[in-house]
Amino acid sequence: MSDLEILEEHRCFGGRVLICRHGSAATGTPMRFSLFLPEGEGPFPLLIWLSGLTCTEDNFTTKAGAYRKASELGLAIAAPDTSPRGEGVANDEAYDLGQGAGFYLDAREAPWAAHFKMESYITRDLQDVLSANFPLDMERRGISGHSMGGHGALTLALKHPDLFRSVSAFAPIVSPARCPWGEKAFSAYLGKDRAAWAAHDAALLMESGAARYAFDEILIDQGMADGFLDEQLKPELFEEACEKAGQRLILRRQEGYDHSYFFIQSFIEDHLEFHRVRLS
Ligand SMILES: N[C@@H](CCC(=O)N[C@@H](CS)C(=O)NCC(=O)O)C(=O)O
Repeated sequence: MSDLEILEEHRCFGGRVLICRHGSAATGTPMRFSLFLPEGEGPFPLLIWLSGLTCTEDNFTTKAGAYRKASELGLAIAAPDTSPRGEGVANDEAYDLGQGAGFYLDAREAPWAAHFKMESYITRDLQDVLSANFPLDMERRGISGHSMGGHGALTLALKHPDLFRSVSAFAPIVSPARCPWGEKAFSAYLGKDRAAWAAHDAALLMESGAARYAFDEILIDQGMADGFLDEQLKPELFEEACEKAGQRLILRRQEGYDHSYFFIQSFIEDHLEFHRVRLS
């Protein structure tokens, strides 16, 4: 399945913002993503952005304020939806499970396993549709994200260092095996056996030596007025894991910033520059 459709196209800072839909073999559903393409012929280096709970492909596109800088840097940015969606797709009433809460892993448990294959979607189908249809240099890819998407960016980079040359995150869930959001989602998607969880937990992956020497530095921004900081995000767990593993981490604790896209738009340009340097 691929059949790319361009649903919207907007000129933006000399480049273009596209809203796209395509069929994914991994999820068995149509999936949407937004794509910023700078002005020119390319091929452009590419940043994949993964959003957090409740988000679609729209939140980053409309709220992060990233495209002026991306245009300046000649950096393309693709922001996919956060889960499969639709009437035939399992869901839950809670905002932190089911549609809008895919957690960037391949679910094993019913009823989720039928469509919730977000790791395969992001690492395979999304990459394929992007490389087949747009002037992108797939040798120069980075990944970033926010909250659940920060978890996605860190875990997918650590598990697939062949795909990504650079990784950063905003307020990531660094150890889902040790916080309520992650315990709930992993129990549902992966089952009760915690042994299977470690492969989807950035801090545990780092401690186990995943992707050793693949990334010169990892950049994380964390707002210190973030209401989810102590219970869900726990950046110190990733800091300790990086220290043990000998991974250089730039963890910036930003005083007064909360969990919102106002925080993201305040520091997104630093992240784009961080990636651009590593994608040259
Ligand atoms: N309080 C939120 C929790 C979800 C939340 O804060 N989501 C973050 C990511 S974890 C987000 O990006 N929300 C959408 C936005 O701010 O545009 C809710 O109940 O909807």
